[in-house]
Amino acid sequence: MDVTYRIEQKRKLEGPFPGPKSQELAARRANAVAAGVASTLPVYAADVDGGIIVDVDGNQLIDLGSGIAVTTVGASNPAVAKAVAEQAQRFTHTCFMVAPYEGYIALAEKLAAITPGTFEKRAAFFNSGSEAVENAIKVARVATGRQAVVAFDHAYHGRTNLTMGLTAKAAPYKRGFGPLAPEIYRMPMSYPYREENPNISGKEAAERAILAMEKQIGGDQIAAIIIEPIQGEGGFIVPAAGFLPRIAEWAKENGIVFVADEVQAGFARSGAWFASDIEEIEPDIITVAKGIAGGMPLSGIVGRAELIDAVHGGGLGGTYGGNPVAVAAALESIKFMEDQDLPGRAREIEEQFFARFIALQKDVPALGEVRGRGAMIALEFVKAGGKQPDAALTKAIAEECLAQGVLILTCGTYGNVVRLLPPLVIGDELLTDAFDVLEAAIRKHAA
Ligand SMILES: Cc1ncc(COP(=O)(O)O)c(CNCCCC(=O)O)c1O
Repeated sequence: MDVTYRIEQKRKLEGPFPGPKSQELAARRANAVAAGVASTLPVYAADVDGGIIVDVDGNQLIDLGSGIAVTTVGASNPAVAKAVAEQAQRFTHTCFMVAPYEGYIALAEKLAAITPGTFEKRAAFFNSGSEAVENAIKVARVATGRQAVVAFDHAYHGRTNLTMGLTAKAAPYKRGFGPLAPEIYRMPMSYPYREENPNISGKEAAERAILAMEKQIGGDQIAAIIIEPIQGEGGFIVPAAGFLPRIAEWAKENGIVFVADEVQAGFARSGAWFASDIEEIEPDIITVAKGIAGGMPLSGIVGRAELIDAVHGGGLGGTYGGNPVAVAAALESIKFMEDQDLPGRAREIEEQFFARFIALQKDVPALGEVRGRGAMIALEFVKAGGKQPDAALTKAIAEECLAQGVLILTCGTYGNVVRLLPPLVIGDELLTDAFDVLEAAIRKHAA
């Protein structure tokens, strides 16, 4: 990987944390920003480059969150920034439904080329991952004439009304926001670490879900099955081998649209272009967002032409969908991922992570599982001696890392998963420093 950095890639804590300028901003925020919008960091970003976030008081934190799997190519990638500036100087917006522009078409062509499946494809662009999921379900319902939608335990698909219904975890995403959309059915997931029968195969786990779908809904009533090939917010759960291919096969047998939600796992994050590639499945529709555009808000659906084109003219859209500046950023981000082989970089990070933390597991019984793919990797913490989730320990580890200048995100249905989502442009020296801090925090709190 040939990357140069604007900011020295070093962790540095200068003085009190949070410092005075962050504290001042926090006071202003309390009087202006909705209390419902939470932030992980108690400090405010002033500059970001490579694997470093510089806060307004000059502290330099190592970023293992990438803004929740978004700044894969970095948060100030020079090529992306140049493309954004050049496009903005021509036009920032026309609304593709009013005055269309080539970039949107070029990005649709690019997604058709890099996503799994050699069949004819179509794409449409939106702004958030939730919006992409909403539109994937709209397409599936029109294309099949059916209404039922299947999602899985531990799923996360967004915060809009429909996507809240598809999301499994109630707090903080769903509480009090009902009534939620009807015709959504939740099926058992393959969560190898938490299976009652540790020997259950992926195919057997799939048959478990298929039986439930047949008995609760009926295969001929289901418009779509939506699933994250690696579940993100639910805990970086990698289903057992064979689970996804069998679910996809059953969907095809029953005329059900199989939607892979790659909003978090997509675009090199998993060590492949898409996590579906690793599973050797060809989803009918893939939802994309996050890593696609180097931090600019952009999402989309891409999939089988005959399904997506079943929607009547004007049935898909939205004012900002496929904004030209975001599209320019996406085209440049994807080019950067190709030129720098970021899927390969993600696999290097995976290798370093597993070597380090599988070894640690021998000394730390509370480290229940080390899992993940590429640079979407995780540590599940449990109470020593069993599998009872330990959310308090997980929180203590993340807080310890933060106090040492390393930003760690947590996740999981039970709040007991440390997840790592480093920018793929992070250098090995900085990554090793972050792993050192994380290992020390685990040994300190979990020993
Ligand atoms: C698989 C998958 N599908 C859909 C979404 C939704 O994407 P939006 O861009 O946040 O709407 C996500 C967003 N995940 C992070 C949400 C964080 C939070 O809101 O607390 C995802 O991971």
